[in-house]
This record gives sequence, C-alpha cells and structure tokens, in this order.
Amino acid sequence: MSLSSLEKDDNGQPRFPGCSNIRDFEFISKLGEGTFGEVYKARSKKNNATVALKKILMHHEKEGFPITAIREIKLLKMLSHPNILHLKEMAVERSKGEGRKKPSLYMVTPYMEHDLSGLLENPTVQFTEPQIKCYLMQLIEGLRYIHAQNGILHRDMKAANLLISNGGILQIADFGLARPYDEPPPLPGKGGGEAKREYTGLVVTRWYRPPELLLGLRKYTTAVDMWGVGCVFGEMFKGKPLLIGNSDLNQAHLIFSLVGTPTEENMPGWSSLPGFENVKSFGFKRGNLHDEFKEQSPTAVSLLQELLKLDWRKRINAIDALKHPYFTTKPLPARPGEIPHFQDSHELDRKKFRNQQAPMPPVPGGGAADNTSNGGWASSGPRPDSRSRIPGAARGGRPNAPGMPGNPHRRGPFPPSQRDSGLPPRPPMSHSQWDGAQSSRTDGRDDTRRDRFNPNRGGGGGGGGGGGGRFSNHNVDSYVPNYGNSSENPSSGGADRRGSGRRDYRREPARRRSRSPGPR
Ligand SMILES: Nc1ncnc2c1ncn2[C@@H]1O[C@H](COP(=O)(O)OP(=O)(O)OP(=O)(O)O)[C@@H](O)[C@H]1O
Repeated sequence: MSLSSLEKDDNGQPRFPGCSNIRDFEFISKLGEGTFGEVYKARSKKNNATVALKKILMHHEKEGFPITAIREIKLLKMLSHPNILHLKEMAVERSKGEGRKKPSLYMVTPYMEHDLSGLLENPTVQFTEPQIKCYLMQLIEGLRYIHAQNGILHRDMKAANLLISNGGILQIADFGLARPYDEPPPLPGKGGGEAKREYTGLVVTRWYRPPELLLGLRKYTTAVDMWGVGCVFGEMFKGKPLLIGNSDLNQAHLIFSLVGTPTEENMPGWSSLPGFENVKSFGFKRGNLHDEFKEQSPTAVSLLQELLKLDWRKRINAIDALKHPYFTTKPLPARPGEIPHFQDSHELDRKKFRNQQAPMPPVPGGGAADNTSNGGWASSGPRPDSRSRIPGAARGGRPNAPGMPGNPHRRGPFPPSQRDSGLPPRPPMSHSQWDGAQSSRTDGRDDTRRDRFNPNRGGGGGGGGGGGGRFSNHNVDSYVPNYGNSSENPSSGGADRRGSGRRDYRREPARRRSRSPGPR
C-alpha cells in the first residue's frame, strides 16, 4: 500500500488502518500512571464510545519506540478473548510546530470502570463470595487462553492489572512484560510442567512474585502467573495484598510463613537454586494458611493451597483450576451481569477513597452503597444475596492496621483517618530510587509514601537470613540485574520496572538501554 493511496486526515496526513488521530478523542480524566504509560479516560468523537488511552511514554526518544510497548501491542493484537483487554486501535498525536519531534502514540482500549486494586480499595464496595468466584473464574479463563491456547507468559499478574467493567467482566491488562513461552503448553493434571530454557528473573511485582523466582529459578513456567492468581485470590478475601514484602528476602520470609518452609519434598530442587544459601537459615515453619483463611470454606482454602504451592511443577494450572470444586460448590459464582455497578475505582482513585467519609452501611441485599452523583445502586442487575457475603471479604480499610479493633481478616468500616494510615505502600523501589529520585506518580501509592513506610509492617515475619547474594536483610534488594550479560539485559524491557526494585528507567544510563533486547 503506498502512502498516497491512504485516506487523509483533517491535516492532510495519511490515515493508517487501525490508527486514529488523537484529536478524534476528547480527554476526560487521568486513570493511571505507570512507569511506561499514562492512562486517560476519553470519549471517541467518532462513535461516542468511552475508551482508555494509554500514552506510550518515550523516556528516551533517541532510542526509539520502547520494546515493552512493541511487545504489548503485538501480543494484544494477536489475542482475542472476553477476558483479555482488547486493543481497539492506536492513536497518533502530532505536536504542532515542534519541528522534528516524534509523534506520541496511544493505545486505545475499551474503558473499564475499575481495576481490582482500586475496587478493593473502594470503601463503599463489599465483595461477596459469588462475586469473588465470578472474577476468579474469569481471571483463570483468561490465563487458560493465554497459557494453553497461545503459549504466552504474562509475568505481571497483580490486582492493578486486572480490569473490571460495571458489567462484571474481568480482563487481564498490561502485557508489557509478557512474552511467548517456548515450552509445551500446560496439560490437564500436569501442573506447570518444566521449562527447558532460561528466561529473565526480573519479572513480576514483588508482592506477587512466586518463591521459585525469589530463589532465582530461571527455567520458570506458566506457574509464575498461577502464583499471582493465588495472591490475587487471597487479596480478594483480605481486601489488601496478601504478601506485602519490603524486600525480596522479606517476601520469601512471608511466603514461607504462610505456606511453610521449602523442603526437598514440597519443593524438589530448591536447595540447588541460587537463593538457597540466604533462606536456608530461616528455620522450619509449617505455614499458617489454614489459620489465615479459617473463615473461608474448605474448597476456597483447598484452591488457594493449590495455587500457592511451593513446587512450581505441581502448582495447579489454569485448565485444572477451572475444574476445581470451588467453582461448583455453593454459593455458585455470580454471573457477571448480576454483579452490581460500583463507583469507578482505579489505582489513581486511592487517594480519593482515603479522603472519603466512612462508608455508608451496606445496602440490604449485599454489595455497597454507591455514593456517586446518581446515588445508591446503579445496578441494573439483581443484588447479591447478603447471606453470601463472605467473612473476611468486608470492605473499607486495611485490616491489621495498628490499633484496629476486631477481626484482623476483616476490612471493617473504619473511619477514613484510620484507613489513611493503613494503606500498604507500593512495593519498595531499588536502592538507587530510595536515594532520592523524584517520582511522577500521583496515585496515592506514590513514591513519597516510602518515607512513611515502616519496614516492620509487612504483615508479619521479619527479614532474617543472611545478607548479600540474591537477598539482603536490608530494606532494599540486593537483587541487582547483571547488565554485563547482554542476552539477559532487562534494562529497557521493563523487567525491572517494578518487582525487585521498580527501577526507574528514566535514570538508567542510555548506553545500557540501547543495547537491550528487553526482558527475555
Ligand atoms: N482500559 C482501561 N480502562 C480503565 N482503566 C485502565 C485501562 N487500562 C489501564 N487502566 C488504568 O491504568 C492503570 C495502569 O495501566 P497499565 O498497567 O496498563 O499501565 P502501566 O504503565 O504498565 O502501569 P504500571 O507500570 O503501574 O503497571 C491500571 O491499573 C488501570 O487503573
């Protein structure tokens, strides 16, 4: 196709298929701000559709289009599933009168009213068990599609990357760290299987990072995403992230406190992994998962245990997880259309939620009062039965906050002043960032929160263990990527954009990035 044969836009610029001009959209508000993109709510002037526009940030213009964005676009274009965010098109923004300045690019996706992290933070929202089952099932459906049907690893499973519409549909988003998986897809009854090749270890946000990655396994599998599912599942019950580690070592400690310490029986081969030396002195722990989730049903705890298995080869895969009795035991999963509408809740709304008044008492019949201008229930569907509301899944503030009365598993209707102090911070950043980088985040989990972060507040368990090596017992990671190994150089790919250090690429020397092929 020649340029001259293309349709032209209002400025006489060629209009590529699948690519709009940013002026075709009216910006409404900012939804999110990640390391690699800013996300806005907008309306299409062409068809009035509400969309999300993710601006691809060109931190280092000279180096061209970021590899993470190329990967994300390529994968999202390839995938088509109700539980995977749909990339509708791209939009170009050409700045006027700025000479040869490169245009900005936006990914255009349907607008989703919530992300799971924002929804869990919304004090007016109370999850019911059918609702949790409904979201969890859709999450696993999405993963079965990418793992078993498309051979893709997501590698950044976390609540903030799970988008939820007011129609009750959950979609997996943020494929910036995803990659094709070069092994046979998972098979029924075979857990995660084993990988033959090595991949970069600098993936997955710390709180959702599985034990094998923390211990340095490079031949990892789709089971890394399933661990994240277990963390998200637990988070839906608790109303806050399940394992809030303040360093990689502390993360491992929290994991072992919950599911027990590794042995050659429950995690064969663990003593040969690079991180072994640093955790071997932790001392035996049986794991307190049953206690932590004693209010939940036996089938819920059973599925949680399957997802949070130390042995990645035996960790349940997406195909088998969908067949777990949890989904066929009463209360049954809600149908997406039955879930009530909630006030829009994104990561950036966290600040707003923290300033909100104490929540209204839940309206009869479950769910929560909607305090948006239309007031009350915006739901078109029936409200869930209040009897199916689950213990421990109550909403409104971080449990376990100092001085909090009542059940530690419960997100009770605490006054905002108390909630405010109790929010978990984002996973801490790398040492270099702690040394004074200014953050551009404005979402209430902004980096300034690190000043207030109490390293001993991570939900039980101290660092322990020896320093150095893969882990250290400081409040920062010693887990620094080795840029000497070019085949594994993660620096421009974003592998470390979060996770072990949330390294800020804007601060990486350009010469490192330019050689980088991104995370592998
Ligand atoms: N289609 C969408 N509809 C509504 N909100 C969205 C949409 N896409 C993204 N968001 C919001 O923007 C946030 C960041 O999006 P995304 O994770 O894709 O960007 P990112 O730059 O990779 O962020 P991070 O570095 O924090 O992972 C999401 O958590 C969500 O709150």
